[in-house]
Amino acid sequence: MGDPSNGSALSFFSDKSAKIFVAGHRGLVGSAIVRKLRHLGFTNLVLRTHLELDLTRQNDVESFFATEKPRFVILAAAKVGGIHANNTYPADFISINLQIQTNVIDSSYRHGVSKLLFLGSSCIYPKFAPQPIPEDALLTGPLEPTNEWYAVAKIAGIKMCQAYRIQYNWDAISGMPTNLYGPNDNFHPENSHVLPALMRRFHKAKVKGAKEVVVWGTGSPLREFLHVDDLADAVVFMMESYSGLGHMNVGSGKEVSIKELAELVKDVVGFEGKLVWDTSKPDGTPRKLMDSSKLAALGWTPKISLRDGLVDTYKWYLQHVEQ
Ligand SMILES: NC(=O)C1=CN([C@@H]2O[C@H](COP(=O)(O)OP(=O)(O)OC[C@H]3O[C@@H](n4cnc5c(N)ncnc54)[C@H](OP(=O)(O)O)[C@@H]3O)[C@@H](O)[C@H]2O)C=CC1
Ligand SMILES: C[C@H]1O[C@H](OP(=O)(O)OP(=O)(O)OC[C@H]2O[C@@H](n3cnc4c(=O)[nH]c(N)nc43)[C@H](O)[C@@H]2O)[C@@H](O)[C@@H](O)C1=O
Repeated sequence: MGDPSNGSALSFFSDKSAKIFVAGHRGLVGSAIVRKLRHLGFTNLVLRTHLELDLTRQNDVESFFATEKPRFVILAAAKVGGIHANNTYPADFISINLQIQTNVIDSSYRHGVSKLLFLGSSCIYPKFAPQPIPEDALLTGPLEPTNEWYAVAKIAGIKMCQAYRIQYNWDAISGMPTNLYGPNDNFHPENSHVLPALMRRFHKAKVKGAKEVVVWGTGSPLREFLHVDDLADAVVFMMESYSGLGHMNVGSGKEVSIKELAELVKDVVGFEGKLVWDTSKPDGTPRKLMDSSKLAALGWTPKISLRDGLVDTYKWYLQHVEQ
């Protein structure tokens, strides 16, 4: 067995015709990764919609890998949602995510994929982790109850990548993004994350001339937001420059309270009424700022400010969702 923390000998950027399977290519993250890869000149992307290939079906995933034999895999397919969806559908969040990631990671290894990147989330860390949260805070305390089912699946994904690296010396890495937003986000009124939910609610209220908008919780929780184009940049950076046992945090390093976020979204959208706080809704984890210094030390930093990212996302929303 080789040293599991060794760097990969294979350069991701050296062959732009290498076959890459981006799982979940129509989602927020997958679509940004596809945009980035195409922009960089990659020409051989293998893409399947959920309908064409249900990644929870082990036999179908096996046949797909046996036929397509991709060289690289970026796993951005998952059951994803905000605090309400996570809290309401715990069985879906644990079972669908365990199935997708187990099928894709195992088939990738057995069908000769050279390198795989698995995406987790900042919710893997304990509810009261030290701030900013270093990678080694994993499994040091109890999880936030609103998303523990999803978090347990994501932790299993990290551990599966580590186990395959240790046992088979296989190049599987994991990235843990903070809260993301951008084009192709999910704008569902209840099941989405806070940023798209508020953008939609403020927009509808502005159009209707409503006097107030309801925002969930107390407004005091702190969150770190990263534009999905920055995340896609980090993903290709890690495919090229990182190969190791440990998972890697990917954040912006900047946090805002939900109240500050709501004021910012309200301003970008141009809603002029007032905010009303529905404190019967859960706040979730009080704070989850990640320590992304490990990735920064390798040479990656984010570029898009929250205000610029919001302006860009609202433009996209008006062109694609409100049409
Ligand atoms: N959004 C965020 O704030 C964050 C996301 N992440 C991680 O990034 C990754 C992508 O998330 P995001 O892009 O936001 O999620 P989206 O919900 O936007 O996209 C998920 C994608 O997965 C696909 N998918 C879901 N189930 C299946 C299935 N059974 N078979 C095949 N494809 C399936 C969906 O296809 P279809 O649309 O056809 O159903 C969709 O393309 C996830 O691993 C998530 O944990 C991490 C941190 C924060
Ligand atoms: C990325 C991350 O996303 C999830 O965690 P979360 O950060 O708690 O997610 P959220 O975006 O849904 O909420 C953030 C905060 O915002 C408040 N809030 C106000 N008003 C609305 C609102 O209208 N919708 C939502 N969803 N939240 C609202 C809400 O009450 C909370 O205090 C995980 O389940 C898990 O999926 C995960 O990994």
